[in-house]
Amino acid sequence: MTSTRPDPTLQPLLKNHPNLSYEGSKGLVMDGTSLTDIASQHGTPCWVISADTLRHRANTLKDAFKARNLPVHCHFAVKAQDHQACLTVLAQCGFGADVVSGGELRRALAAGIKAQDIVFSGIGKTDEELELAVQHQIGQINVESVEELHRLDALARKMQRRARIAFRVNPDIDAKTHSKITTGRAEDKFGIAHDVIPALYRKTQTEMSGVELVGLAVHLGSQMVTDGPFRKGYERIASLVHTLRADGLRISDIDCGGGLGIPYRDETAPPPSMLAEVIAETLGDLDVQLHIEPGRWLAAPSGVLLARVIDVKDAARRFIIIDAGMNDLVRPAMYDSWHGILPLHTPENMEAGDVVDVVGPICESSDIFARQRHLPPLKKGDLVALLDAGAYGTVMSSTYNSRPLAAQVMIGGGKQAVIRKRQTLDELLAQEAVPDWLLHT
Ligand SMILES: Cc1ncc(COP(=O)(O)O)c(C=O)c1O
Ligand SMILES: N[C@@H](CCCC[NH3+])C(=O)O
Repeated sequence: MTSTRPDPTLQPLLKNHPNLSYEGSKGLVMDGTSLTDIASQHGTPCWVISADTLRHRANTLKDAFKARNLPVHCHFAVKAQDHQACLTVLAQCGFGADVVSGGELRRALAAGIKAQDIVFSGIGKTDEELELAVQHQIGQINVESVEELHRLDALARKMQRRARIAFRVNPDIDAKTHSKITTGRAEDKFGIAHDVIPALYRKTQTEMSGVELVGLAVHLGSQMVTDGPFRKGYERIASLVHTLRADGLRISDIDCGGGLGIPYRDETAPPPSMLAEVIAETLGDLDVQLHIEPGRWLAAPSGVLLARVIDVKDAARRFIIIDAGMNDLVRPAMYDSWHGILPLHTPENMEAGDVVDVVGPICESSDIFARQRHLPPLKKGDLVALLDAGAYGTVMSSTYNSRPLAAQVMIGGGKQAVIRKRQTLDELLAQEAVPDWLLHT
């Protein structure tokens, strides 16, 4: 019997994920590849990332700026997804990188991203990290405090180099996203307060020889789904540019940061054309080189996390216990974030029947992927996909409860490859040593 009642979860999810579809006995297919086949071959939990979706989204983003005739340098935020294979896809699409540690810098370089296409943000860059950046003469270091500015200036002079820098501005604007991923309010630890920028900019450009100050950077937060905060932030930057130029100071680059959100559930998330439009309207006529640092928008919908149902526990609630935990995907536990969940077998009825809690095996009450969610009936042994796991997924996973890191598979062009082997317990244990003096007492 068919019904016209819209399903509470499945239909909108599939509509928002054109790279996913049910194909009869193949079950859920991602960009032409059966996810059941992947789970059967590689076991669960298992991350799957589609090079095709990643490439498609990278090109869509670039096209949005091209359509507005707005040249922009795109730097992928490596923190969202740092795998070499993903960075390679993005480098092939002409992306540079936004890095926040020496480790990410090394990864970007190793993936073939040119040093001049790398920007380095972060409030706690160590001397060693700054030295690495200066040594490689990366495109831009986004300086986040007066203290860091002095440290970098001295270090670069000592190395007889001149570091290309921008000031990351704290504009004191609320990004209207989850508080834990908001970065541009005065009380947040990021950036230099906007009201001290003019004096500091003058002093830096006229007195400091270790740094070449080329402009400003701003990043308000992540998973932003309205245009208002972007517009406010960029207007603040534009007004600073006018102030600085009126003072005879040079400004050639503006880094607009990342933050573009995606519809995890049924949010109306603005497309990249909105971002291009807002940047064009606020900063488009300033005659500067524009930069963006997107992460989530590119990577999240390109990846899923596959898991198997260990048990269905009927208690006060029906608990679907899966073999992925918060150690794999921590976002729901950390931010109460909502991730779509789809069975890998084609459901008999897309209407979804049971109201269940989907939980992981970790000994933490916060190890919950979905509360009171309408899902098609699931039984022990069934496979599920947690959606939008391509960003802030693998990179935030841990081995909590001595659970080895899950395998990672890349699909693309009808091919597939394991891009990270499942960690073994032996490998986990091999990293540890028991001091001799403990054993011989
Ligand atoms: C400085 C900076 N740039 C870019 C990003 C990427 O943000 P998103 O993944 O939301 O695009 C972040 C993370 O929030 C960031 O801190
Ligand atoms: N880790 C966050 C995003 C933080 C971005 C870093 N500034 C998330 O999963 O949503």
